[in-house]
Amino acid sequence: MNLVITCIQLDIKFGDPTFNYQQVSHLVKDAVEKENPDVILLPELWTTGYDLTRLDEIADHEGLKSQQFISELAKEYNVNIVGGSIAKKNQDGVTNTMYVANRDGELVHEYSKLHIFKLMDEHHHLIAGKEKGLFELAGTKSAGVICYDIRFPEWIRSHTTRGAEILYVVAEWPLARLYHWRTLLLSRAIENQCYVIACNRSGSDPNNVFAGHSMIIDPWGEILAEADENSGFISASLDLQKVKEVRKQIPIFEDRLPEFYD
Ligand SMILES: O=C(O)CCC(=O)C(=O)O
Repeated sequence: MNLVITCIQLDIKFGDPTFNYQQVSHLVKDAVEKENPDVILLPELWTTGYDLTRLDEIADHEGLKSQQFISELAKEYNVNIVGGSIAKKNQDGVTNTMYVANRDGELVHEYSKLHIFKLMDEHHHLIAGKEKGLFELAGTKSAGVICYDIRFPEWIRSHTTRGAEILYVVAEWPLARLYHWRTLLLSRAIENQCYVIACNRSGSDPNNVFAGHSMIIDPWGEILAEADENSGFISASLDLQKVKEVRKQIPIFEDRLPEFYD
């Protein structure tokens, strides 16, 4: 089975959800017309950016608006959407939450970032999620991964041992650590023998310049598409048979010895 995937690498307007919903709505339409994808991926916290001190005011209450927005777009354009992540507010606090909708506009998964990134002050404003990132989309077992999560190979592995063949990574990764971004993504693809689809943002905010360099990597570690630092789309066609071939050629999932790993 082949799947065409498009990452929308965009510049997020700091603290302005109204503007950002509108721009994403236009970009999804444009991506569907130009790239005809099966799946679209958005970056991390695309409604608010990292305007963390104003989350009380601008986070989405129970994530209701974002759920509806992503579901309606998916249905209108008949495309699966891995909706990056948004700031979701509930009575316990604010989570950094991904919504996934299928072509029929049905919400198939919700995942909130597990690992809180202190270097960007997340521990003062965000709380960690409680669920795994596993879901099935376009007939393929997949997992959602949010930014700093890619530094935790054991977390990612707990998804690929449960069958994930595609990792959807969404991020606001700073340019200062571009080398880490590229190296970690390539490593997660090679060590898990899976596709890695990674959508970062472009542009800057008052605290950071972001790296862009969204990437689509195959299970052998070949880069199928990579953006530069500017806004735009990257797309690639994934051949899911390749996951099985690579896992057969070097059978790391059979050769693991987890009883020695603690
Ligand atoms: O791990 C890093 O260097 C960047 C992580 C990050 O920017 C985030 O989790 O938002």
